[in-house]
Amino acid sequence: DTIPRFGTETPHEAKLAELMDNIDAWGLNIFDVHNYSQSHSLTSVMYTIFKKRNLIETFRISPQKLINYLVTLESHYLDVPYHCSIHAADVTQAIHVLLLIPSFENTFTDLEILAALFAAAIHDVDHPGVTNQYLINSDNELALMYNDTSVLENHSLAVAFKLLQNEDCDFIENLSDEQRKILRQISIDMVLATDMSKHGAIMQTIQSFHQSLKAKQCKDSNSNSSTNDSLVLTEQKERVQLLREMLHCADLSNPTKHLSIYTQWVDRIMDEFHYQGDRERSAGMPISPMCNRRTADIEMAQIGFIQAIVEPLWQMWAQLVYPHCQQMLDNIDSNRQWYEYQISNRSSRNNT
Ligand SMILES: COc1ccc(/C=N/OC[C@H](O)CN2C[C@@H](C)O[C@@H](C)C2)cc1OC1CCCC1
Ligand SMILES: [Mg+2]
Ligand SMILES: [Zn+2]
Repeated sequence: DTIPRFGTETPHEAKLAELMDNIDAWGLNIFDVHNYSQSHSLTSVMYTIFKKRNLIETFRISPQKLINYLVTLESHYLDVPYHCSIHAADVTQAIHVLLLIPSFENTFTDLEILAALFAAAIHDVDHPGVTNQYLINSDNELALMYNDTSVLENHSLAVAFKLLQNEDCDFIENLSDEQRKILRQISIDMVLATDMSKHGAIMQTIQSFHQSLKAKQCKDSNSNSSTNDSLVLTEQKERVQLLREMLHCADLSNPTKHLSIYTQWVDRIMDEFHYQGDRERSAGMPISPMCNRRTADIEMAQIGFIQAIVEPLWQMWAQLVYPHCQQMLDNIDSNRQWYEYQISNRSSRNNT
């Protein structure tokens, strides 16, 4: 039986086709994709990107096995407000767009691109909608299993690779042993780097790492080749470091999107944090930061998130690929201003 155009059967194929015309754009509305793909945004986004990047031919992937894997992976994302399959689809599409930046035209091998997209798709699978700290504080089985270390990230990796052992889901069966080893190595590295407790370490190294890359890029531009814009990294280690940063950026990209998309993600993360806070409160545990719905200041928390985490990270990234990520910085700025305006409005409302 033939495979549907976007990997999943949907009565809205024409509308989905219209949306998928924007698969290369930062402005793609992933919530519309989810609705018109019958809640298969992760499957349809990944399948469309794989076809567009010719990865199915390059790695002799069985389309049916790819679909089997993606549908199974998608079904292992839980129905939690934020860390659900739409977030995985969102991050996957984001990393696809970041990989399209001209600076990376000649940077990554096909295998590294395959690994990066795979890592994005799997990075939060089976996420229970609570933080690592909550799992540790509540003596959860997962914290016991992973010795309190990057518990959620280790768990998502283990689940994703377990699903791959399923004969009719093994879409990488035609990769050589060496290629499978590299794909596994890069995916593990990238997903473990999405643990927010690693954010500080990434910010420590990003400055000097990017300066060294820019220095090399300048040398290339003397060769007045058309690709003087592109970053050439001879070491796989350096390319993986760049991919690690790229997935972290994609994971923290909500404030870089149009306000109408960003605010939907804010609602979802706050639902998830407040539900965790409810569980902590009823268990007599201390309530985690930003998880208490009774004292929440959502606008202030987002301004803090943007100023402390998202803007500094994206400024480093935008500097490396200048002028290609200006839209992200502009959206961060206008979104922060919008939240500041909400706060100023709120105080004047109280004065009336
Ligand atoms: C759109 O807004 C967001 C989008 C993603 C995220 C992702 N967070 O990472 C997931 C982990 O849970 C990380 N932290 C949990 C927290 C309780 O403690 C931190 C030390 C670790 C957060 C967002 O806003 C948050 C921050 C400010 C208001 C809520
Ligand atoms: Mg995560
Ligand atoms: Zn994530």
